[in-house]
Amino acid sequence: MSFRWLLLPVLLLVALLQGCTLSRAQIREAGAIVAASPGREDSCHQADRCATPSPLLDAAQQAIADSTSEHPVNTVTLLDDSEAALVARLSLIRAAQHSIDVQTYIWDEDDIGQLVLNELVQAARRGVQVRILADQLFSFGDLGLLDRLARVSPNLEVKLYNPTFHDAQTPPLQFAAGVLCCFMKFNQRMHNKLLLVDDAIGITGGRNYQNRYFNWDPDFDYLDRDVMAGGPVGREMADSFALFWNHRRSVPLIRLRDVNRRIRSDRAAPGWPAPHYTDPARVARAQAEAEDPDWLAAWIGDDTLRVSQVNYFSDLPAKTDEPTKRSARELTGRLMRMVADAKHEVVVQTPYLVLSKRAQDIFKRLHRENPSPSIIISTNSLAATDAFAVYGLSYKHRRRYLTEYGFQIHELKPHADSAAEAWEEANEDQDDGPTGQPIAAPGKSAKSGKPRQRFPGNERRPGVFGSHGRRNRPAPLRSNGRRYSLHAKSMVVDDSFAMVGSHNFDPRSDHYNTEAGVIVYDPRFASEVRASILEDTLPQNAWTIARREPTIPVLGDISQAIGNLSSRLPLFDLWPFRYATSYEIKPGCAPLAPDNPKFQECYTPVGDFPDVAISPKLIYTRLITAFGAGVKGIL
Ligand SMILES: O=P(O)(O)OC[C@H](O)CO
Repeated sequence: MSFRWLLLPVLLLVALLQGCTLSRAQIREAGAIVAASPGREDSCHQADRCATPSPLLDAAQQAIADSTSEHPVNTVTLLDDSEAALVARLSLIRAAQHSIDVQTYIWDEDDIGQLVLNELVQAARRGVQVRILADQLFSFGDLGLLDRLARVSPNLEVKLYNPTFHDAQTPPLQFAAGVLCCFMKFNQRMHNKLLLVDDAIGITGGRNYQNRYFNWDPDFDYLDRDVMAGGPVGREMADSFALFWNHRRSVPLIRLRDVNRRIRSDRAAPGWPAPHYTDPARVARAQAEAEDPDWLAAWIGDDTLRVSQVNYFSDLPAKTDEPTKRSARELTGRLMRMVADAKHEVVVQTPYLVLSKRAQDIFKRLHRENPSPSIIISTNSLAATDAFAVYGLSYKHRRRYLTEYGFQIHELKPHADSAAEAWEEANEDQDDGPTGQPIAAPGKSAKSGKPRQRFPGNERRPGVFGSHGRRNRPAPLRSNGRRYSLHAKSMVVDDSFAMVGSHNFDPRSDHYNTEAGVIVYDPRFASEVRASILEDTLPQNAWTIARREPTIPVLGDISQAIGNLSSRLPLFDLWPFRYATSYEIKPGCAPLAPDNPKFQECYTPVGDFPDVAISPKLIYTRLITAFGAGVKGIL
């Protein structure tokens, strides 16, 4: 069958899918059912909304009180530690007296997803105004849950961002139709993360609401980073949230076709059942810590800095509609300027080392300066990443990264010590976990009734490669054990300022997704972030990427020259022998930069894809390196 015949039914389906919007009467009917649902009364009638005091919120409010327009005072706390990142959220939610605004890209229904959602519902029931804005593609897949959320309290509002076909759920056919019919719209995701309490203090960074962002997944977890910022910066967060909340792409639940239908067909109120946690003891521990002033002081409060200039930046939903509008790409523009102005050092941590054209130009120019700033990059190895298609392209450009931009690249190992220690801390009381093999999850598949299989990782990038299925799981390894992947996105420039946020510094973040983050102009904070990133580049945590030493003198040089030519071809890059490879430090040596003359003495090459087992995934990665140049812009 020719492509034309395949395309026709899809286009017809798209027309059908777009055509069936809800009538006003259906929206009104669902609204009336929601309003009439029993059990929506507030549980607290006190002025303070029965809030639990939090020293974190108190510190932010004190900063606001101490601020003048000329001399703002803000609090900032680096939340590298996953347990502190969770407990800070719980403490703030419980302390809220007026409002809680939450923005996220992924909201799962595992323990973390249920815990945070349940805390927000309880806050709404106390009388706090709670607004949740989640990107539609990977959040709240369960219509029953959305039905319950729509009805649970008049103080809780939920909207989903950018549903392509006015539905909360995206079955595979809709996914394909979205790619084919309206790629620009479908491909723009709201990648912002924010939890803002009483417009005074907020948390932003890389973490979504899913176990693996908090070290609660037994077999695959992310090294991630958030920042908590309080004071006048809270106002900037509130303004950004309002822009998204009021945008036409943010759709209330009763205006989504599938949720609306569900509400109208399910007239008996579903209520709000207690969550079913797979590990209730771990949940109880986090909740107890959130109410323990000593724990909060020791793990969070003592690390809080009072600083002057802190800004929250976010791109706007108009980023894809009006790409030339400067304010629509606010965070992206700021980051580019931060790098362009660097004098002696840029330290970048990103899971995906693929650069936009603008970023490439900036790094090329920096490398030509005399003296040129050092550029230190912490990113994923193929063994660690769950986005292997992106890795295929990053691998393709290694020569350019090393020679034209002067990057010092460190790729995270899948069993990095730093990540394993973080996991142990977050799971102090747990039994030792599985071995990296797929494990059966509690619960059964609604469709087949068979036990659900869990697999490490799942690439969450909409686009030509889709979002489901085996293709998107990380590559099988030769080694066993719990796996870690880098998900933190941060940058430090010249030891003087730092950004922690959702921006991956890749073309998707530059051109499509909306991103958000905090820039802190303070050397103490910059040095904390720098130290945290550099720890992930240490030999026990990462392989170093450096030029491959030719083993056969003349043939090696010829191979390098062909490889160079091949990597510059616009479409295909077929030469299999690459310019650079991964290195492991030798025992007794201290870490060295790859341009150090003693580097080859102290490091041993360990192959291009250390620890990755020979598998279709490895072949796929090589194919993307060879033929994937054309899709770089959308990855
Ligand atoms: O892995 P994430 O959460 O940074 O998502 C990356 C993608 O660009 C989202 O579209």
